[in-house]
Amino acid sequence: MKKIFLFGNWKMNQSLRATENFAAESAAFFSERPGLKAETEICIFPPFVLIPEAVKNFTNLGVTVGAQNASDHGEGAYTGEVAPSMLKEAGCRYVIVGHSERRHIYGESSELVNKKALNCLTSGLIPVLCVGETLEERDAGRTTDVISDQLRKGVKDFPAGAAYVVAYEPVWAIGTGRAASAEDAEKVCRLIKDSVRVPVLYGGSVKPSNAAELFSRPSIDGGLIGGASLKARDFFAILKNFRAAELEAVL
Ligand SMILES: O=C(CO)COP(=O)(O)O
Repeated sequence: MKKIFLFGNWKMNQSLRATENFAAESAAFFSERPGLKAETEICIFPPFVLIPEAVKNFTNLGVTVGAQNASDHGEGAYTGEVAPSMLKEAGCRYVIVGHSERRHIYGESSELVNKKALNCLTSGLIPVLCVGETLEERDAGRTTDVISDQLRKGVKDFPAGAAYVVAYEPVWAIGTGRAASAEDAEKVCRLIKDSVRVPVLYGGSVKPSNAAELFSRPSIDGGLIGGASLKARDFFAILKNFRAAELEAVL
């Protein structure tokens, strides 16, 4: 059985009630399918204000909690920012850094992403470094260059043996319903894995119907899932379908 990472990025969605419902539905889903969580690292990334509620509801389900962003500074006079030490204290294990929505909507550079990632490592959090090319860059044949550059700058000065995860999220596949083909995703994830040797996830329109093909590729260690992570049944159907296909493949 392949170990996989099933990460759900809620982005700016959900509520206190939705968080509770998600936990209740998750508990029901797994009580009907004992064993399905084996060899799976599951993490939900809610908006900051829902983190305490998520930690309270998810911890005994074996689901960890992460944050979608963190400050490049420690505690201090930085209005609107949240320090990694606070996220750690709140019970987070992972922090997404460099999501394309932050790079493109909020203008975050690879240098800033790197500072955030280093700050997370210092606080004992595991950064999930997102990299991905735009459609324009892909059409210009620049995917490899863009990914290599984001990766090199993103992990600059990481201490040897630092624990982190990379998520390959082609910008043109995010929220479009058009996932990368398993071949293309595998190619880019292989490139990443050859250079950094950490878990590499694929993100961009992952859903129950395409997860098995994507996650069965040798260089893809799971998914960072947006839209399909908002409902527990959809999210865990991704895992269920992958494990069913995996089982079929060995029979
Ligand atoms: O951006 C993503 C996860 O971080 C992917 O979002 P979708 O799964 O909605 O395409």
